[in-house]
Amino acid sequence: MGKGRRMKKQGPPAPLDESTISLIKKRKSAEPDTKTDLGKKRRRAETEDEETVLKEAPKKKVNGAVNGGSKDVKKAVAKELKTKNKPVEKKAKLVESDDEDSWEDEDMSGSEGDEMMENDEFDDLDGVSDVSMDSEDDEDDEEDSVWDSDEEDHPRQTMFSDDEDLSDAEEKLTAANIEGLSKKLDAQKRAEQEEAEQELKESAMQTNIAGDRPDVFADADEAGKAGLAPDMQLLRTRITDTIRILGDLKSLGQPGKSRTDYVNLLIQDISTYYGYTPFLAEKLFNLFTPMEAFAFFEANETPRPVVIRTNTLRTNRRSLAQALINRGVVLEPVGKWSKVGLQVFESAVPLGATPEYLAGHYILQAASSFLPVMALAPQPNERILDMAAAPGGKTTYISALLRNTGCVIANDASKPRAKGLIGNIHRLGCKNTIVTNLDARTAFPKAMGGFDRVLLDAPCTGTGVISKDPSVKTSKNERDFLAIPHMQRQLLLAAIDSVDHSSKTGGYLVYSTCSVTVEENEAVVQYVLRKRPNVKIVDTGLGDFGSEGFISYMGKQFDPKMKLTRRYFPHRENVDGFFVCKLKKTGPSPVPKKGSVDGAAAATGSADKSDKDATSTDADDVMVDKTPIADEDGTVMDVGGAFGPFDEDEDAERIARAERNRLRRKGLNPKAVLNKPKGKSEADGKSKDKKTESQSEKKETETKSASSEKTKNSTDSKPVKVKSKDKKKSDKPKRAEK
Ligand SMILES: C[S@@+](CC[C@H](N)C(=O)[O-])C[C@H]1O[C@@H](n2cnc3c(N)ncnc32)[C@H](O)[C@@H]1O
Repeated sequence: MGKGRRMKKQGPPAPLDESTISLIKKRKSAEPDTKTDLGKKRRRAETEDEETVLKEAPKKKVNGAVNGGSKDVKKAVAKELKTKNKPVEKKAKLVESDDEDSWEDEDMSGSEGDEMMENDEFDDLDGVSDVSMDSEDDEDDEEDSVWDSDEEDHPRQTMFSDDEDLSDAEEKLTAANIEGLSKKLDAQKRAEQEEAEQELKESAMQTNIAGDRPDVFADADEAGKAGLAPDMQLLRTRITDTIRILGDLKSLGQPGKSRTDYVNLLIQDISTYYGYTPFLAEKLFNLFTPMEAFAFFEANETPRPVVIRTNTLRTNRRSLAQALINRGVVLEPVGKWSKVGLQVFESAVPLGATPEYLAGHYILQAASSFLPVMALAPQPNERILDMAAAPGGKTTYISALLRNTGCVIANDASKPRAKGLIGNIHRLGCKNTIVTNLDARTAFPKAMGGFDRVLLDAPCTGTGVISKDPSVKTSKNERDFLAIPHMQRQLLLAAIDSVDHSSKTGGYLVYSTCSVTVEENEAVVQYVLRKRPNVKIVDTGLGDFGSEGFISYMGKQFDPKMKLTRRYFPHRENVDGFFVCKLKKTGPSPVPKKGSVDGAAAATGSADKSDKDATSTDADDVMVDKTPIADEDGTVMDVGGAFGPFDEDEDAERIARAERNRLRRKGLNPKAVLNKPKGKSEADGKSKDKKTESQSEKKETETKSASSEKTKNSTDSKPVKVKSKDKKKSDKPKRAEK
């Protein structure tokens, strides 16, 4: 993080009040030279235009306010394409958004400084459970911006703390604090824009010359033949040229070259230039148009804004802002959408070591990490399960929104991470939280169920946080994109089964990932919708911020309500890539039928003897919630026999199909490759790995199930049973490999 103003004092900060603000303002205007800008601004702000200036200042900001959306993307990409020869570092401002219409006053984003994160929530993201998982940040609360579908029952104001009344004093304070910085950045931005426009004109002139069809393949062939290390500058030029050509293939394409030729070249160049495996480059590229894909890859090269969440259990945002300003931190409210977020622009002190940090007044937390908790909208006195909670950003946010009432079960499968979680819970003063260290796939709802709300911030590949963890570019392979969604599906079914659909205040769950791939998001939700017709997608309550989830992708159709899910992207909103889906549980989870393996317990994969016995009893003997499953209009749904548990075999089939498709794409005959004797091919190795993994997963599940404490709390899944028949079946070699 760049240098900011010098720290002035180290003692406990004085509480913020108007007189303090005036004092600070005066003191600052008297400061010489380096602060001249701020002084001038302040003076200007105190004139008749003060109101305007203070309102405008927060909008125009550094690295991209989080407002924006497609307009910004287009602008940014257009700019990129024009400024094609600029070095990567300059792209820090790529996503700048001056769109002041949308999110006018609610910009959300912006600053940076990865090093600030070092000693905080992101530092122990490795080694989680059996699949790679992704690190996420923390979270914070949000209040008034949260509106939930059950808002009538729970008026928003009940959720919010005294912090809300934020008001003029705070706005003035923070606006004054960053005004100088804002002006400087505006000037820079203007200069860049002029430069970009100029380049655009020149570029357009060249492109319009009749017959000018850039031959991007010539360069590629030459470099390939010579076996030279790639010239990054040329590569970048070729990327922008290829994107331009793809935008008007008819006039700019070379005769004999198809769109696919250009797309392949572009993916290959992107992979080389940004350092991704070709596999991942292609997967991410396919999410966007070529232009937008470029913006996405660019955005992954620059850090997202540094944001802190005020811990309203210990302080309020105004006091915190004042305390940090006194320490030389340049900050401003993250936007009207949050009453507790502060965006940090500069800091003279490490944010992870201030007295306020140590006293638990705030937590470092990426802005997008606020969103799942906002969507969850916990209500005081509720019982909440945070299934994958470490290091606790979201847990502590939930706890704060509950104002330490009710109860939060914060679970994580990783012991080391659970320790970090405990640390944060203590530091932030959460007194309504219990930490458990269980594999949530098998532990819930067996160990405990009947929650008013459940948050599943799932382990994922981390393709939304590449700027924080560039190792994702090369570490995530095809197997990860099969195994991780497999785990996510298991976890989400367990999450659904852990919710009390008849909760008077809730009955909701939120599924989120910090990944942008469809396999980990819409496809997982689609899977559980089929397995659990007792849930439906509902509005997240997050407003227009972000984009709608996909309702179709590469030939696959999803539930039309998938539109209600929200996607966030680094290049669009200048936040970490995130996916948020809110589900409402409308009825009980499946009851094991006589002679079947259906049932919530089966979903968890538990398969001990008692389960087997239970399965053979009549379903009517089973204590289950018999509330009918009603559709939105109250119509009782006929769920027929479609209801089902997590299906290992089906998932194995899905994985095997993906493997066969992959081999076909490579021009290999799947039958020939997969039928080879073990260890003879790469594909065999993978297939074996998958089988082994699945089997060991099962073993683990059984072990844990056996030792898991049975509980009375589960509304849906009292009897936990899985047919041994089913278990045997899935222990067999995968059907799909036939
Ligand atoms: C994205 S991180 C969660 C971040 C957290 N919600 C926060 O806001 O700080 C995913 C977490 O899932 C945990 N995890 C992975 N597999 C799990 C499982 N089977 N059961 C429970 N937790 C699991 C990992 O240890 C990791 O901490």
